[in-house]
Amino acid sequence: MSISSISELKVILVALLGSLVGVGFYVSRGNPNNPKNLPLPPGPPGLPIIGNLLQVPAEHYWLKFDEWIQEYGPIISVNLFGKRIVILGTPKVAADLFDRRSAIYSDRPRWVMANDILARGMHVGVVGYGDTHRRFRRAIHAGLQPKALTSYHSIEEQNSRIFLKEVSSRPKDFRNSVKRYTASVIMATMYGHKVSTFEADPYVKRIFASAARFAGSLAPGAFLVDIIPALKYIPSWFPGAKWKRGSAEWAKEDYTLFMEMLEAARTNGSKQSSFISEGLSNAYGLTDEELAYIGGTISQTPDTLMSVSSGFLLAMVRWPEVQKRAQIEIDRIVGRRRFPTFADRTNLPYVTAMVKEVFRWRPVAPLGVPHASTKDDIYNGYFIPAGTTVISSIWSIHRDPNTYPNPDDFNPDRFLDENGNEKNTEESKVLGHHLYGFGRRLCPGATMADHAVWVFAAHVLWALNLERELDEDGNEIIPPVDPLQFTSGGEASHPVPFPCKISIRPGVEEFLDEIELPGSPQD
Ligand code: HEM
Repeated sequence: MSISSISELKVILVALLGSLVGVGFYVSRGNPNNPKNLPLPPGPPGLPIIGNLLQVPAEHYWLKFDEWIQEYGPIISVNLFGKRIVILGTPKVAADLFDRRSAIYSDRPRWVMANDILARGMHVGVVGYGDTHRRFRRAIHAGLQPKALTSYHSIEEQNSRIFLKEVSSRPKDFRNSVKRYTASVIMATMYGHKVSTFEADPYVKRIFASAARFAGSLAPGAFLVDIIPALKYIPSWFPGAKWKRGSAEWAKEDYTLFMEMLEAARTNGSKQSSFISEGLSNAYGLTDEELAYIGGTISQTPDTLMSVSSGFLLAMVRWPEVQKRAQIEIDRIVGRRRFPTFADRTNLPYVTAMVKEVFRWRPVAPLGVPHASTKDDIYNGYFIPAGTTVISSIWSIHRDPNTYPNPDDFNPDRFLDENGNEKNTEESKVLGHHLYGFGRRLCPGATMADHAVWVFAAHVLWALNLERELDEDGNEIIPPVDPLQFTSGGEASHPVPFPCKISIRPGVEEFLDEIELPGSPQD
């Protein structure tokens, strides 16, 4: 939690305000929906007014929440400045509330900076549960239905091959090539736009910048206006309101970018149909501006894909035996005379299990995206009042020892049965993990993201060897993989840059020769 960015003065001010307006953390007695005066879920004791605020570190706060979950149980509550937060720590409690009681737990907390200011109320991921959310999701589902997803396969395969070609000529720059891959998949499917290179493309850098700003705005405590929403109304010339001018500038940049991309989709539509060009003709009952923001929201997802894809590369360098086993499976099924394709997937259970383990092992959104409740509720003897922010600690859920024994081990076999076939866990019949959240807010891009990462991994394993760099004494540098080696602060947690030696596997060169790199932004 980046509360450290709030000065002490602000902390005192907010604490005082909290007490003045009577922000109450403790469940008020006499609530007719809580006749037995049931308590909130348990949690660590805190100080008056500010509650547990000072116990929550500025970075990697999910690790502290996990400690509390281990101590107080699978459902806990914490008090931050009088704001009630309930945290769910096992697959079962998260599914009980978010899936089985989704009618109550599908709202979002109020994010003034992210929702009202940056997204102008048009970001489906942070907008409250209601009509706008339903309309936007309907449009998104139409663009991501199974037929559309199948039509995206050739784009994902082609861009995986471009990644191989690009990285083989500049292996040290692999991070930008991964960024290019993830951005080009999203830009081609959503806008019919072909990304040239990370550096030359007119949109990609702006998209990553916009995603970083947006994710940063969601970090708890990043902006005082999220604690005192009335600050939204102070004029931008007001002393101390520099944040307001800055955020207005960001909002304008996003608006310009999203509208420009919408226009590009309109122009590209005649040669290359895309989610947005279809949306323009079908309309889905949306205005152009709404469609532009739906596209803009989705255009921010390469950051999450980038984080997972880099996590995969890191895991391969750290656990060469897993890489070897996956390569043996690929070579046996695909052979060495063609690239892998989606058609191979059912015959590559180890590769699929390995991708699932990447998703589980270091979740890119360790706390998912917070939900909020809209009705008073009772669960397992605890009272959860309407308006509570409820967080699924994906970090803890993915380390639940009953579902994932020895959670620190990177072990794809946990997703396979004794015959080496894919198995489905009890809690998550299809995915085997909870990276994409829950219930009516479940990520609508889950299947597409899964495809994009799977086919990328299959191509990398088929074509490349990822090895450890050597230090000056010739010793292998084993990349550290502890949780602190992953970034913190916004929504997507990335591995910090790590050394990695990338080389082409024998016989691959001739296939790379046939791949054409996109020449210019207009290509
Ligand atoms: C590995 C990549 C991705 C990860 C880890 C991820 C994860 C998530 C998570 C955790 C949520 C919140 C779920 C909840 O509240 O319970 C979410 C929401 C969302 N995701 Fe993804 N996502 C990824 C890629 C994508 C892609 C590729 C798209 C679109 C093509 C997408 C579109 C969305 C949208 C529109 C929402 C908002 C849903 C809502 O609030 O109703 N995501 N995602």
